[in-house]
Parts: sequence; structure tokens; C-alpha cells
Amino acid sequence: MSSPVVAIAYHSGFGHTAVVAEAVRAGAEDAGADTHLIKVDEITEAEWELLDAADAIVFGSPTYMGTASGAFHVFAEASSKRWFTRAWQDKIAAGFTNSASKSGDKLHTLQYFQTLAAQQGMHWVSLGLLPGWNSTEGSENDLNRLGFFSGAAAQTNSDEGPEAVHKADVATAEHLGRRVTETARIVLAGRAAVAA
Ligand SMILES: Cc1cc2nc3c(=O)[nH]c(=O)nc-3n(C[C@H](O)[C@H](O)[C@H](O)COP(=O)(O)O)c2cc1C
Repeated sequence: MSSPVVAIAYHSGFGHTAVVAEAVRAGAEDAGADTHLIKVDEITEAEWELLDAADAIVFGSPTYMGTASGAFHVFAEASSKRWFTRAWQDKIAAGFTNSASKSGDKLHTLQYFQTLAAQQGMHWVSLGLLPGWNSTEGSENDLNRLGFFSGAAAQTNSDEGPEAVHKADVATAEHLGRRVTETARIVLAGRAAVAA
């Protein structure tokens, strides 16, 4: 069976969220996916077609003013063309975000991605990790140290550059990439079995 194709459609204003996107890609490739990393603010027609052909699309954006960035919203609005044709119907979807505060209202960005995925008729994949860093035994180096369920969340200090994206958040994003790939593989195998 061919490898699942996982596309990561993301925006990053200053490079921090790009590090998280790379981590999702690394995790997906580690699990055997073919991947496409697509910057939604520079998206070409050929890249839209890569999204249409992908088995899974992972949405990513920094959290700006409590939601996805303006550039991501422009992309989401443009995806209404796919909404009309149901081009993304039944694809796998997942999401990640990064912001300066530990919370910073990141949950709202992930929920926005879930709504976008639902409007497109996609199947949302959660993070699938228990929360870390929430007991006396825990530490900031735990996987899912920020305690999200809907997707992968990262926090980067507002006065530091992309190199400061927390290693635990990078590992959490890699986990999401692997999980999306494994889920896509199961769905592809299931469809093939049903069609046989
Ligand atoms: C316009 C703007 C709005 C922001 N709003 C939030 C916010 O709501 N919550 C938060 O925690 N950080 C907020 N931040 C901080 C960014 O999320 C943070 O710097 C992030 O690392 C930027 O990622 P990027 O380099 O990929 O753009 C905001 C930054 C900008 C520029």
C-alpha cells in the first residue's frame, strides 16, 4: 500500500510556528508519510492541488489576538472553493498552534481549525496524549506540557527567536505528525478493504 500523503498548511509571521510545522513534518515522515509543507500566505495553484490530493491536512498558525492569524484566515476563506466542490470531504485533519503565553487563548485557534475541518467534511484527529506537567512528578519537559487535547500547542517567549521554541513542544508536534500518519494509514487500509 502506498504511503499516506500528509500536507501541513501553515502560516508563521516570524518563524516560530514554522519550527512547529517542521516538527509535525518530521513526525509524519518518521511514521512513513510523504509530506508537503505549504506556507498558506504564499500558496500557489499547484500547492492547492497538493492539498486536494493529500490524505491528511494539518492546519497550523500562530495564535494572534486569540485566534489564527489573519493570513491563515485568508487561506481558510479561499478554501471555500473546496467547500463548494467537497474536495476535502473525508480527508483526515489535525492542527497545531504556537503563541507567547502559556495559554494565550490557543484553545480558540485549535477550535477554529476544528470548525474549518468540520465545514470541509474532514475527520479531526486529536493529539491523543495525556496532559504533562500537571503533577508533582511532572516537568516542563513533559510531552504535551501545556495540556491540550484538541491538537499540538507550543509556547515561545515573546522576546526570543524561533530557536527558542521549547523542545517538549517540538516533540509534541512530532507526535501529532506520527499520529496523523498512523490514522491516515488505518483509514486508507479500511477504505481499500471496504472497496475489495
Ligand atoms: C498581532 C499579534 C497578536 C498576538 N496575539 C497573541 C495572543 O493572542 N496570545 C498569545 O499568547 N500570543 C500572541 N502573540 C504572540 C505570538 O503568538 C508569538 O510571538 C508567536 O511565537 C509568533 O509566532 P510566529 O513567529 O510563527 O508568527 C501575538 C503576536 C502578534 C504579532
